[in-house]
Amino acid sequence: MSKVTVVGAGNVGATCANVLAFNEVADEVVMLDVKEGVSEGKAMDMMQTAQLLGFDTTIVGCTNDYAQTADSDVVVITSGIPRKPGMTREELIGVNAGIVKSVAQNILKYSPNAILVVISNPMDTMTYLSLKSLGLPKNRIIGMGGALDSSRFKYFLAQALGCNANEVEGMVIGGHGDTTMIPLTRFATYKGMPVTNFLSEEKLNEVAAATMVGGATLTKLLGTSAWYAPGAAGAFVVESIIHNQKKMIPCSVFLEGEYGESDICIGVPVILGKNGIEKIVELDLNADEKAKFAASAAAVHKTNAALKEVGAL
Ligand SMILES: NC(=O)c1ccc[n+]([C@@H]2O[C@H](COP(=O)([O-])OP(=O)(O)OC[C@H]3O[C@@H](n4cnc5c(N)ncnc54)[C@H](O)[C@@H]3O)[C@@H](O)[C@H]2O)c1
Ligand SMILES: O=C(O)C[C@H](O)C(=O)O
Repeated sequence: MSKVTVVGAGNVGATCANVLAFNEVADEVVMLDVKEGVSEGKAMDMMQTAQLLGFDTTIVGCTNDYAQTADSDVVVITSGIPRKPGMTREELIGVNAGIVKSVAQNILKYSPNAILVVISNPMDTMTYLSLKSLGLPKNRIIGMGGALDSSRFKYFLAQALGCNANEVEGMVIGGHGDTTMIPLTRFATYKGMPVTNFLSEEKLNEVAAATMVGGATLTKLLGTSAWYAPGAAGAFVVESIIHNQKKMIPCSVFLEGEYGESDICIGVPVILGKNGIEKIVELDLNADEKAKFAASAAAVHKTNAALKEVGAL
């Protein structure tokens, strides 16, 4: 019997719960939100699609009742405010740090063995805050950003190549920020061959730039940040854990010397299985990629420092 809780039944949380149920990733999915009745209503609405879509997962909604989340195997944290057009993710720290910290503490009371997947922004800093304030082993705190950014990278590569995104492989590491993401063009492939064989340097730079501001572009179009791909990316990460798939997915994880960094959560490729982070994969970065990673980490450290200013750490 596997159980996943999604905290925050807003755009991202509800989409994530919906994908988890549709793909039957867990036997039970609990949605929790502070807004009276919203989780219950969304859960009922989703359950009324079970016969139409043919899934057997049970979806439960509750208003701030942590007892219902008890003994979850994985908990996804999406609670908090999203950005509006023109804002950076980092500007959300003042509101979201308090929400994420209190949610994570409540979750742990009822699910002491859960693996946490943090989605709320600024995600690398919220992941770091969860790790520092809960004191859990580092394999159990995972920030979701790289799965989404990599999916966007593959989308933009596929657009440029004129192919299906499923024929493309690619990874984005570094921070989950407009200027901190590092799309690894050198490692990206199309039908198993380097994309550099097919696309000019100029085109690849355009793809990387579009990927980095992928979230901002959607925020401008939608008036709030995106949710379909973020929710699906959250579910993708959860599935690798719950089904012990051992997929390699870039996630924000606590580094202790890997990639030359420490005391930081930032995106690097990891193997995800039933223990959460089973392994951090160290890529052989070239000098340019190493410099980009160091600059990205410096920016994330700076945002983490603001946790003290807002009284969260
Ligand atoms: N890491 C990523 O890749 C990624 C992708 C998309 C969105 N996000 C972030 O995810 C967060 C959610 O985005 P969204 O579009 O779903 O926003 P949303 O406003 O649609 O939903 C957020 C939900 O959180 C709930 N909430 C607030 N405080 C809570 C609390 N203390 N306990 C439980 N629930 C609470 C709200 O009531 C709301 O329903 C934002 O911070 C956004 O920036 C991150
Ligand atoms: O762009 C945002 O603020 C939300 C999220 O981080 C995203 O990348 O879609």
